[in-house]
Amino acid sequence: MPPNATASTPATAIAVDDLVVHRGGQPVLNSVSTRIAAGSVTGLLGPSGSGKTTFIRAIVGTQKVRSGTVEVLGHPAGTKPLRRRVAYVTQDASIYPDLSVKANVAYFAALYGRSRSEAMTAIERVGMGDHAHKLAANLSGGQKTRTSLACALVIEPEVLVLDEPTVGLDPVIREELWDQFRTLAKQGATLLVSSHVMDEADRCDRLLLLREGRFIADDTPADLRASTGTANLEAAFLHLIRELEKAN
Ligand SMILES: Nc1ncnc2c1ncn2[C@@H]1O[C@H](COP(=O)(O)OP(=O)(O)OP(=O)(O)O)[C@@H](O)[C@H]1O
Repeated sequence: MPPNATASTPATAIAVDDLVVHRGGQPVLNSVSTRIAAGSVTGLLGPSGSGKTTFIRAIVGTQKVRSGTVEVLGHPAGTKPLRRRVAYVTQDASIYPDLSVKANVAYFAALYGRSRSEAMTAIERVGMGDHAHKLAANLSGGQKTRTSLACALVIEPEVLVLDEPTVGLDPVIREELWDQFRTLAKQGATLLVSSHVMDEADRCDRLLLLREGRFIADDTPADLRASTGTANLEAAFLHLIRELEKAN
């Protein structure tokens, strides 16, 4: 069995049905539904303000929902059985500025019963080995993001949710991180990764395209290109938007 999966890992890792969320009195998610398979990488794509972070918050259980259901690994989102099984890397790196990279990750490791050597392994995996002794306050934006990611990786979550993890990273590191995501999925973890960079979409098994609080596509990259008759995913997204505008 893959290291990240357990006997209780269901084939559908995340099930969302008719989810409605309002924020600031306005509808942000309008009855969205989807199934996310265990051991896969799903890309959550959409323009700024389309509701990606809100959807992610509903998955990790930090978002008040108006109606509908969100189940993760067979449990309602955000409930106790999921506490050690789901990790969330937010857009703003959530690390302690007055601690070193190593101390930050070791702290998370200790909280989840992992060793210091496992913390170092997670640091190496995100390419931060050479910066392990630096204070988090002195890191670049991308290095902070990678440190945050190491804090999530060290707990070996079954579900890893990442909100725009590659923003501000150079192409080499982005490539390496995507390789990491693919490896984790191969080991059985389920990843939901938001992005507004279309060239990353091809690295996903499945894509959720969000626009104005609705999914306008929930498909594999290949099927999305085929169904829209387009050569790349940016063109596919634009095609779908134009079709919708024509229909309205
Ligand atoms: N705390 C809040 N109160 C009121 N409205 C909010 C709040 N947070 C977000 N919104 C609104 O909800 C909508 C969706 O926001 P969300 O952050 O989910 O979008 P997003 O797709 O993640 O955007 P981005 O790519 O810019 O991060 C936006 O219109 C936003 O203005």
